[in-house]
Amino acid sequence: MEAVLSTAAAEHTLGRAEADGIAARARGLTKAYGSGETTVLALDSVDVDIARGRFTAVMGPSGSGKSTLMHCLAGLDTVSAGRVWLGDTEITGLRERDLTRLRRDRIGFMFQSFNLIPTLNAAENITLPMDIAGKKSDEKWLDQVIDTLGLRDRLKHRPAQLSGGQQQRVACARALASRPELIFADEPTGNLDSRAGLEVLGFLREAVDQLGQTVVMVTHDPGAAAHSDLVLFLADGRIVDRMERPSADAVLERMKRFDTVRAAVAPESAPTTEAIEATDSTEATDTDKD
Ligand SMILES: Nc1ncnc2c1ncn2[C@@H]1O[C@H](COP(=O)(O)OP(=O)(O)OP(=O)(O)O)[C@@H](O)[C@H]1O
Repeated sequence: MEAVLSTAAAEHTLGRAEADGIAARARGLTKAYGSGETTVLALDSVDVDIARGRFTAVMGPSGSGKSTLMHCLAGLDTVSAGRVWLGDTEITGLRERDLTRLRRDRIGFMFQSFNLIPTLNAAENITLPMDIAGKKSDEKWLDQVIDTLGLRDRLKHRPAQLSGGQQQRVACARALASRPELIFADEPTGNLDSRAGLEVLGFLREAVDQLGQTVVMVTHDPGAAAHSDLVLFLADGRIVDRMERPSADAVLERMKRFDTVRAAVAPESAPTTEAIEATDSTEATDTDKD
């Protein structure tokens, strides 16, 4: 089952069969920062399903809510209203201790800054989260991850002895090591040159295609988004469009329309959803291309 926008299906009870195809789900997900006149509505009643075994990219103008959506889906941030599930576990309302355990056991994270420990070698960095959790690694799986990522001959190197691309591959392996249900990647290519960035995207793609992982990636880069199966476009805290089998050109064209709206509405301020809707008759519809 694919990631879908809000539909009547949102009203369905979460059934077992449905849950099997959905790695994460949000209904009416709303996140406000601040209070009173300074309130910022970062997410405005978002409904989304993240399909298991697929690579989903999240794009949108700066401040549209991409990171907030990722943080709320990953249980890193509390929600103001709405509900979020990881698989068939509702995470909204979980106590912090349970959330921490759930994140540790079921989610992998990759951030722009790789957050590798400089005094540990690559192998130790890769297994660190599991070591902290006191979990034994599945050696067969770990071998597969290390070979898929081409890290076999780099395992004894410390981060400073690795290139940026290799460091990001270690971060990727660390995210995959515990075979999490879902991997969140926030601008995973942001600090890399284009070649290293392409490598990392290739590995995320392989993680999905060969290892059956589920990846959600926040990115500003249409070229990076083109490696995904599906792009969700956020604007003003809402998912306003989606694109299956994206190409870099198609994503770039879609992103340009946000700029056009922004310029037309108010040169110095963010676009409103109403403005986007007014100029975008295909709003919230598929822009599938063949
Ligand atoms: N901790 C916070 N306190 C107050 N406002 C916040 C906080 N975090 C995010 N926001 C606001 O929420 C909105 C969405 O922010 P978010 O970081 O999710 O956007 P984004 O699409 O990831 O942006 P960017 O592409 O610039 O990283 C923005 O207006 C932002 O200023």
